Amino acid sequence: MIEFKNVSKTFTSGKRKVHAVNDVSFTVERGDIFGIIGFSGAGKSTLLRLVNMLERPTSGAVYIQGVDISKLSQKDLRKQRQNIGMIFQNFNLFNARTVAGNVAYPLKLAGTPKQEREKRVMELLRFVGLEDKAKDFPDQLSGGQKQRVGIARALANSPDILICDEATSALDPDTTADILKLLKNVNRDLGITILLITHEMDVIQQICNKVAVMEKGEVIEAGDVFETFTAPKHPTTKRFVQSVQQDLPSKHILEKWQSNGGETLYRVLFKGDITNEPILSTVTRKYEVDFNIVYGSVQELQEKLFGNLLISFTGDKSAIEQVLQELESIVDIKEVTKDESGLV
Ligand SMILES: Nc1ncnc2c1ncn2[C@@H]1O[C@H](COP(=O)(O)OP(=O)(O)OP(=O)(O)O)[C@@H](O)[C@H]1O
Repeated sequence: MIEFKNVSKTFTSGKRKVHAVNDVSFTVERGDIFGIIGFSGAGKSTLLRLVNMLERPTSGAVYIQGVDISKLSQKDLRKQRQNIGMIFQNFNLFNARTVAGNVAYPLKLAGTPKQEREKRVMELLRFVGLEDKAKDFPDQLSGGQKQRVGIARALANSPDILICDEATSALDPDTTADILKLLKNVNRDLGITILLITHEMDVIQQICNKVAVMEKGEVIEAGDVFETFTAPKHPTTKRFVQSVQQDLPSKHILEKWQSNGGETLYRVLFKGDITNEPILSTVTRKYEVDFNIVYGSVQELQEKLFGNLLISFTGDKSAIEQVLQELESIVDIKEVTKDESGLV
């Protein structure tokens, strides 16, 4: 649906060159909610601006539905832009226009007749839950309501793609959750592909099925959200995942554990449906070994379960070895290294 093929964008100011986007290749499939995450300056906004042709690539190409958008005529480009809705962190509403006037604006630009326009505006306001606010002005609305207007406006011309530029960064956590739910409905009920940028892993966790992690203009890791969360590879991806999944207790707790004679700690990762089975108790009972859950969480991700537990074993040394061997064939289990725990 959207394909980035070796895309680079370099800005030159005087003698300085900034490689804002550097040889980026990935594909957003139809129906995806695709999140791009990165710290400030990673190149996320530039990448979005390349999709709606506010910037042109220095090299490489962006294809939308198989068409290299840099090769479009002005007329086709205008048409293509109508096919891409966009929402913004600061909503970008016209304060002098009513809510209905804001939503009607892109329809007016597209030459939609007045009667049809009015019908469509009410349909859109109903969809975003603001049918009673049609005559209000933006400054009479809360942040969440403003973003709902932004979403209604972005959907006015029935686009195939919705681009979200930090759409929830200015909102509180409850309002963020409501807006993300609405975006999920946009994706599921209207079949619209969503490409979003964010610096919050929470947003990726809540609604995306795919993710690309950007750093210094490059995509350092990309793929399925469940896989990325459960087995992040790059250190920056690990940092983002840790920002929403505390996978180790504080050093203070670990030191206490150690000074109380704590045994070796193991990290066990359960993925998918396997959490339904009492694996730990079945295997440890078989070898008469006891286990102790020291720390952990079980989360839902992409409608699958992901358990991340720190456990220790007590019992006969060779029996523990057998338990570990058997568990290794069923789940992902690894000793927590000193590097990881920070303990000496
Ligand atoms: N028009 C421009 N001229 C020169 N440099 C630019 C321009 N636009 C972006 N940059 C630079 O490109 C790099 C990437 O910027 P970009 O805004 O794409 O990052 P970002 O990940 O969206 O960051 P943020 O989350 O802070 O918005 C930065 O170093 C930025 O200063």
